[in-house]
Amino acid sequence: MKLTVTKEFTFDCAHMLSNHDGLCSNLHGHTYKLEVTASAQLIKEGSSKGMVVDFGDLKSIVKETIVDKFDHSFLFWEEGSEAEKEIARVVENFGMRIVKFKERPTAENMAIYIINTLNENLENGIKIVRVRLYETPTSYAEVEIDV
Ligand SMILES: Nc1nc2c(c(=O)[nH]1)N=C([C@H](O)[C@H](O)COP(=O)(O)OP(=O)(O)OP(=O)(O)O)CN2
Ligand SMILES: [Zn+2]
Repeated sequence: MKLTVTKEFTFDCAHMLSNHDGLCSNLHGHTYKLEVTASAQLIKEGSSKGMVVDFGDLKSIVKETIVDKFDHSFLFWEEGSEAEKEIARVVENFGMRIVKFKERPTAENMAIYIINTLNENLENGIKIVRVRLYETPTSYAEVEIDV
């Protein structure tokens, strides 16, 4: 039997897809919807007895490592176009939020980063087994790992 719990989050980001053959090469933003699914053995004792992970604890870790980092920032690719890097410099020089990303900030790459980062920061046998990231109400990327 595999038990999972899922919690939803939202955050807002500006990004651009350098060299995209379409509108997404322009600076634009999304309200991302993030679904995070955790799996573990049921906790046997204490205040979280009978839970895979307390929704409150899951919320804290996702907020600290992902949402608070990305929210209201310009997420830019460190190897993107000169325009992308120059926009990031200007945004930073004006004291506004940027996040430097090693990969092109597609929904797929963001989902991979999110599941890896969360799993590096979790203890007690809890694993994030699925991340689904909506860029728009009709478009999402999903990454799953086997436990
Ligand atoms: N596989 C991917 N395709 C695209 C990505 C992505 O991350 N992965 N990103 C974009 C753009 O950043 C942007 O999200 C546009 O997405 P799209 O769904 O095409 O947006 P629309 O506003 O046209 O959505 P509708 O709901 O269809 O109006 C592009 N592609
Ligand atoms: Zn986009």
